[in-house]
Amino acid sequence: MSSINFDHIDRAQLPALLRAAPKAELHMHIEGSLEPELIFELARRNGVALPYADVEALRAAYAFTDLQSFLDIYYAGASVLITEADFHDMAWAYLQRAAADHIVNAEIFFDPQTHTARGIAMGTVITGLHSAAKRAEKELGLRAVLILCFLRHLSEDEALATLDAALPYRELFVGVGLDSSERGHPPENFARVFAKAAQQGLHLVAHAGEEGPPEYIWSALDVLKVERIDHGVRCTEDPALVQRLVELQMPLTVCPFSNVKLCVFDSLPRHNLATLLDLGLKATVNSDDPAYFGGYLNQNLVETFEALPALGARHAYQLLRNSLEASFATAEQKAPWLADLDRLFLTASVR
Ligand code: HPA
Ligand SMILES: [Zn+2]
Repeated sequence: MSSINFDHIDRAQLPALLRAAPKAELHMHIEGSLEPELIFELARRNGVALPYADVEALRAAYAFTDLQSFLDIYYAGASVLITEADFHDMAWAYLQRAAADHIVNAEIFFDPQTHTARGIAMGTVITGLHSAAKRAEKELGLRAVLILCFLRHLSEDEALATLDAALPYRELFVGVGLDSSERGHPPENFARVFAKAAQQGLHLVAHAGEEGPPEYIWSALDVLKVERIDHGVRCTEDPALVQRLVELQMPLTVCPFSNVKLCVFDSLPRHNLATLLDLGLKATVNSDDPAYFGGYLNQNLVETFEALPALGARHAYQLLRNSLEASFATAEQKAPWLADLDRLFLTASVR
């Protein structure tokens, strides 16, 4: 195949290319895809009282100053999820939007402790989410898998109990992650539970370097032995860490809208995505909590490119390619996606 001539692709072509390209979403919390309309519908269905009068009042509360101010509302929103059907409906709504964004592979985070703490059974959570993932594979033709996240503001013993409770459903999820309040809760606190997950053949990822310091990225790598870093944008404060991440070609699942909404960066034009790519880091773009942060994956991509003039066709291709390569799909699954991506960019570069 002749090679893609990136200089022949105009910036004006990028929004359409970014939208149409096959892509993977690797950092999206399913509870963060719960739109206010669905929160109210599930609250009605389950007789759950909400401290907001209506959808508009709830949406008006989505003004965050940092990660914690978001998490407080995010955990409250998840309280409407009770039955297996609720978990299915939430995931199915996301997966239909994902397919519309040409996501061919979705690796979906879920927070079981948010639900088991309210008396919901682990099996209800996992089975409901998994049935939506299977339905998406059949009806939408996209690969969807689950990653179980431990809440880092809780203890490692609670994480170990959560993993034990999930092991009867081992075949229904592919990995474990670490999320919730980052500062003061370093990755090394979870060394034992990550080692136990690794023994089960589970993939390992962790949030690090979102609000927390570069040291948390080092310990996610060296202690937890993760395969991807979620966020990781603060790595640029430590040149030795950048060098290590580049050498490893360690994927960073960057979430631009999230970073702006949670005040990690003042605005989209100040985001460091272009710097990360130009340093040779294997960055990807993701939506994190799309119902709360103002948009799904394609909107994150298109608006980030609009905001950052330093990003061009080569960056667009690299980000999309990185997302497919960094996924936990098999080489056989990735091959046709990568071929489709190449074909799309090649066609756009011919003139
Ligand atoms: O961006 C996040 N960071 C940490 N925990 C989370 N849980 C949902 N989204 C996030
Ligand atoms: Zn996240």
